[in-house]
Amino acid sequence: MGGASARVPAKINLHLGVGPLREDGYHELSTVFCALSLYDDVTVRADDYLSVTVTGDGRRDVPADRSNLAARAVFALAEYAGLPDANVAIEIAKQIPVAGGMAGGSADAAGALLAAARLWRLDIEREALMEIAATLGSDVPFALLGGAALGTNRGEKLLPMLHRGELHWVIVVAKGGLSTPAVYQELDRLRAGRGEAVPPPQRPDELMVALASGDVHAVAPLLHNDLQPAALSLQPLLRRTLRAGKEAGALAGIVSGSGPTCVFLCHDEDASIAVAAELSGLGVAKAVRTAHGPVPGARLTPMH
Ligand SMILES: C[C@](O)(CO)[C@H](O)COP(=O)(O)OP(=O)(O)OC[C@H]1O[C@@H](n2ccc(N)nc2=O)[C@H](O)[C@@H]1O
Ligand SMILES: Nc1ncnc2c1ncn2[C@@H]1O[C@H](COP(=O)(O)OP(=O)(O)OP(=O)(O)O)[C@@H](O)[C@H]1O
Repeated sequence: MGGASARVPAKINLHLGVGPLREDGYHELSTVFCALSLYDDVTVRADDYLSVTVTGDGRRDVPADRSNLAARAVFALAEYAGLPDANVAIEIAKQIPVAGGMAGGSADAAGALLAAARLWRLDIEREALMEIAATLGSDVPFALLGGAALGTNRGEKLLPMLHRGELHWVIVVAKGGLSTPAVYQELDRLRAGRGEAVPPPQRPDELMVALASGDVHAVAPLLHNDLQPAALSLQPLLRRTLRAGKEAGALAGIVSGSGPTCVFLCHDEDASIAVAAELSGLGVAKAVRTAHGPVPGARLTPMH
């Protein structure tokens, strides 16, 4: 029986501006997404019933049933295409930390969409795929697009951004995970405590210019995450991680998305390897990795 595979990058948010809580339960965002060279591989094969197998880091924390985001993606695509069933065997090889704020589940959904569309030989337009992606989660469309992009609305509305060169990162995977809704809720709680009106998020023009210039020293001081205080409030030990990264020689460090993964921007690849080696020795994390980005989004690969 046939099959198809896709490889999908993790994301970080170089800027994450969060507006007030909306009536639909989401927050208005102005965010700069950046895809990193840390990948999940998703393979789908025709089968008599649906199954999900997960291998790699954090596999025990990923549901291996219909609630898996990749399975939900396959159902959504089958429904769109009017297929009678979505019976496929899905295999997910994870490198992206689970519940780490790097959109691992979203990556798997994007990979499942691409691979299943190939398996079923669907003649589906990119735009339709992006629309299905947005119904699965706010981060899923960017997993398909990749590169660097400005995200607005709840994060699913994308504008590709100009960028030059590669940025080199150290990724520090925390020992626990954080739930995305819980982190947004914590931000609302902290803001309510301050009693100030929350302004709409601003487009980060300065950062966009810096990315287009490819100057890492211009990008570093502009990294910003409105969710960071909320993630630090829920996991205070992350302060230590952020301090350690700076002391090890990173140009800047932030919590990635809803956390708890922390990412550190370094001068070049050699610097990222040196910072990673130093942080590995401190025992503050479950794992320390290096990666570069922006890299392209989800793409079909030869079968694994
Ligand atoms: C933190 C980020 O990763 C930054 O890119 C995303 O905003 C989260 O995207 P995601 O995990 O794809 O989130 P979704 O599955 O769409 O939403 C999960 C939950 O996160 C919260 N959420 C998400 C996106 C958004 N703009 N505002 C929110 O408040 C809501 O409570 C929502 O119910
Ligand atoms: N394919 C999947 N991979 C990882 N987690 C999944 C998947 N499908 C469902 N989940 C569930 O979603 C939860 C969030 O996992 P995920 O790795 O996507 O978090 P995240 O990277 O913090 O998300 P984001 O950055 O998009 O907010 C997990 O705790 C897991 O139970």
